[in-house]
Amino acid sequence: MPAVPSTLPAIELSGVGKTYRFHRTRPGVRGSVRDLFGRESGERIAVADLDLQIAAGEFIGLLGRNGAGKTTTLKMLSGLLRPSTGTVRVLGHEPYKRGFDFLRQIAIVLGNKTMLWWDVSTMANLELYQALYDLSPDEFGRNVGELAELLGLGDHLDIPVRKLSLGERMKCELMLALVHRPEVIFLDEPTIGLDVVSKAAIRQFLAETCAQHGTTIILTSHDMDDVEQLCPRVVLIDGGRLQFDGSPDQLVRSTRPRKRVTCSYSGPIQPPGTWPPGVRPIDDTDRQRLVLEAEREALAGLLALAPSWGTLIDLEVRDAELDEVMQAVLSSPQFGNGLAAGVAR
Ligand SMILES: Nc1ncnc2c1ncn2[C@@H]1O[C@H](COP(=O)(O)OP(=O)(O)OP(=O)(O)O)[C@@H](O)[C@H]1O
Repeated sequence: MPAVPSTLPAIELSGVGKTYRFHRTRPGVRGSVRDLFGRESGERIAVADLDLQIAAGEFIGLLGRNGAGKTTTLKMLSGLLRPSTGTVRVLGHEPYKRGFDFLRQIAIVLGNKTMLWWDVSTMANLELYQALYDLSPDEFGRNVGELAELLGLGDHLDIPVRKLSLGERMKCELMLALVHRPEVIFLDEPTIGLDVVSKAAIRQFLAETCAQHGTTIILTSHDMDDVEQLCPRVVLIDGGRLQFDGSPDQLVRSTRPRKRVTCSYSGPIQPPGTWPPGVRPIDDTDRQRLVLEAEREALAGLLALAPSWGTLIDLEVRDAELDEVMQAVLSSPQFGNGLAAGVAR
């Protein structure tokens, strides 16, 4: 897990909103002709009234369903977009001004877009960034050496980027983004499409980067394993509005307070005709295993009864998975109206 963060605020958003203005296109040939003489315009509120404070060294998971406003938020934080309302401050800078001092201290990695130049090697790409960021040969050599070792990339730096596998390319992408040792990193789906081994390597690298260098990291991901393993704090947005801000555990308990109990038996099971109050079966079709959901107050009674249903050989009690919680949260009709407001900061 990442190091304990310092208390210095690295990122502050207050009353931040972003409204996109766009032109609608009419369908068909007649529509295209009419468009020549005047197009209808539309507006979409992607982010609204977002307040957030993030301390230096924090590792934050920015969650939400498709179209919730995560990428728009990252783009405002990295200066790619100017907010329509409110103020964004990152390390004391207003990102949209794109000052060199600011750009020198941040990095953004978009999992579905490449920053690497395909026809040359990663090393050639890195040398370009060395010139761009004005890194001394010593600093460049040290950073490249460290990153290559952490990412296990030693053999791949001289191969043209287009010949790398997806996982290797993503590691090179990270190396390029981090070669100037930024203080703040914005990651948009960095493990998208990767196999389990590459995902694990990238997660370990990110955790070590945050821990060793005190880097502030904001991660968006639809992979709840990324979030569970890396982020002590999650921020959930929907319709561009803040819905929850707290730890993954708080999110799990606020939405799925029941415990999941799995009882394994060495032989046939004889479950009761009626389940005790506060207990319901999730899966009782297996001949040697029962999966139950129990309210916390019903847990002690359930654990006392479980041995009477067969020869009990194993018992597991746990909270719901974050994945399961996110599914429940995102499909809930209340979501978007402050579902988890009780634990929102
Ligand atoms: N350039 C644009 N013009 C108009 N609308 C846009 C533009 N970019 C994004 N949007 C809209 O703004 C909303 C938020 O988009 P955004 O990309 O921030 O969502 P997201 O949470 O990153 O989604 P995903 O998880 O699918 O990447 C969406 O409704 C999207 O259609």
